Amino acid sequence: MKFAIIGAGGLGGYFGAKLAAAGHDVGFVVRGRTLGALRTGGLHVIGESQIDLPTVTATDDADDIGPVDAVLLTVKTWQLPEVVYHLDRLVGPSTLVLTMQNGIRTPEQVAELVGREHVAPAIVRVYAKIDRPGRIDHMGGPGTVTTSTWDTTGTPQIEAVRAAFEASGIGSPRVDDIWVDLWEKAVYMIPYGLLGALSGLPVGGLRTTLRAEFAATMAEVAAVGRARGVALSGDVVERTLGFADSMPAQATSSMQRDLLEGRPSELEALGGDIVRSGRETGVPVPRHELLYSVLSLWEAIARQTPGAGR
Ligand SMILES: NC(=O)C1=CN([C@@H]2O[C@H](COP(=O)(O)OP(=O)(O)OC[C@H]3O[C@@H](n4cnc5c(N)ncnc54)[C@H](OP(=O)(O)O)[C@@H]3O)[C@@H](O)[C@H]2O)C=CC1
Ligand SMILES: CC(C)(CO)C(=O)C(=O)O
Repeated sequence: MKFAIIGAGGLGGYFGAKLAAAGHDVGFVVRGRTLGALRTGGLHVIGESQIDLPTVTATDDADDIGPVDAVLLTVKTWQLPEVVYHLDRLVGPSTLVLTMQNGIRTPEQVAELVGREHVAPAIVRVYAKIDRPGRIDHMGGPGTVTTSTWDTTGTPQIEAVRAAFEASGIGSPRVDDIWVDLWEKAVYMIPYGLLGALSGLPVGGLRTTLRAEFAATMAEVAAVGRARGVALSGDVVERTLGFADSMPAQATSSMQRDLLEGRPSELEALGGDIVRSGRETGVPVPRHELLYSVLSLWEAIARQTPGAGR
């Protein structure tokens, strides 16, 4: 299949490398130092996976790639407005755009740009980060991507993407309702990012020292999801805690790392959207209100003193 990967960071570099190593036609849309690194040294994955691709196709202009079967959209949520030009050039009549970001609104945001018929919400469970441009550290996790059409039916295109993933060593289990899966991930990721950033604790600390708070914060996300009509199961918090229990104790989330290291973060798309969604649906989310306001203050301070972190 022909894939375009927008961004070659933790997610784009890892999944793009897996697909390219399996022989798919993969073009990376990147910029700056990443473009130079991919063109001169290729793409490499270290850590739990070892992949060395001495040459890869990389460009900073999606016009060089043209319409593809599937786009893996792997920039951060706040970087989405910057890639509209590329999406326009990569999306043809039957292209799927996999929205791989954390966040409850990304599929809607991308649908406003390309139309719902092209959006395949994609839920990703992996730990990966940039070691340096062109070199991705795969730290672990299940390494899966679930995806489907907007109305959660399977189409031949979706099945082809899932088959390409599976054949490349990327688990892509079929799910009954992609929106349930998206919110289940949110129940995990949002409290993990927010509480992890505030406390500085990796998942091992959140699930022990802060277990009750972790669970209560998860319950707020689940309540908002249900109020939005998502059929989350009654035991979602218990199961999510069980999943957290199975993760490596030292693992941190991408938003937590960004906030702690003073980089722009996805606080708005995670904490901010739960607070706004809570207000819209009338669901009280006091923990998110507090976490979001404190962390917003940090971000504002970090913006004034770049690199200051916490
Ligand atoms: N990392 C993880 O383990 C997981 C991440 N996620 C989600 O995936 C998304 C991506 O996260 P992650 O991979 O960690 O982020 P990274 O910051 O590692 O990667 C994003 C990449 O996108 C590139 N990029 C941004 N804007 C452009 C542009 N206009 N043109 C070309 N390239 C661009 C960035 O390049 P540059 O350096 O030039 O800015 C960067 O390399 C987030 O929403 C995150 O929440 C979900 C599950 C797991
Ligand atoms: C928590 C985790 C690793 C789960 O895949 C994630 O989504 C992230 O770090 O952004």
